[in-house]
Amino acid sequence: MRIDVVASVSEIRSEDLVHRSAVVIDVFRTSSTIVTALAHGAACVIPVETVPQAKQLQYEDMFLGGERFCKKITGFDAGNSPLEYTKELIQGKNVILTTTNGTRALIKAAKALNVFSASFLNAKACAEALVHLDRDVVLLCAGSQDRFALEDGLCAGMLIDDLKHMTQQQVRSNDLGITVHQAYLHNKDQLKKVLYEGNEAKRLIKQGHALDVDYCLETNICSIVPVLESDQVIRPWTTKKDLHN
Ligand SMILES: O=C(O)[C@H](CS(=O)(=O)O)OP(=O)(O)O
Ligand SMILES: [Mg+2]
Repeated sequence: MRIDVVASVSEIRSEDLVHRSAVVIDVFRTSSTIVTALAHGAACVIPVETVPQAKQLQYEDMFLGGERFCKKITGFDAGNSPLEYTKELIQGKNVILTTTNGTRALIKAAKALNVFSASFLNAKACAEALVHLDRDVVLLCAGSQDRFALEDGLCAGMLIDDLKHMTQQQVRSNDLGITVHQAYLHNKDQLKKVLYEGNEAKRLIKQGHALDVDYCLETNICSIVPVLESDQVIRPWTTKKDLHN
């Protein structure tokens, strides 16, 4: 099994996606928000690139979520804090989401055979889905403002480690994959401490989102694997869904 890692949204190339499963990793905070929304009963999450697109898509009781410059967009129901996506607010709702990095990465990844959304919250469940599909994988770190982000890289390293333990096959990676895996192994016993040192964690804390940082760095508390389906809508993946591919 081949598992390559891409450092940021701007480095995603179509040829890296062909015949592969893609996993978009945006620990802070889009991937964590999507999995939390679905775990709390949202019917689906629709990732869109721009604010006007989000407003145009909204009708009836759809839930509008997203951020620009880390802040909730005026007129939206919620920002990009996973903690805002409570059962009470979103159960049964279709969530439209637009964020600076994460939703852009998901839209760019859509050429892959399957597109999953992963964070520390659901890493193991995501690795299980990838093993089940048994395809080569590309792990797309969303990063921040087109730059690599530590938390996405270490989450990719964790996924590679899980996959190495779960699959019977030999796992091969590109140089970035080898690097993040080694970095994960080196830091796995003090993951939260190391990740608090990252630029994005510091930036979010400075903006008043310390609770989000803490929550997004919890590992494997959720078994939902969000998948971007052919209608460009994200729903929970089940083993039945790969029959359509
Ligand atoms: O909401 C987030 O945490 C970030 C905001 S920012 O781009 O880092 O300012 O968005 P995301 O798309 O989840 O990286
Ligand atoms: Mg991010």
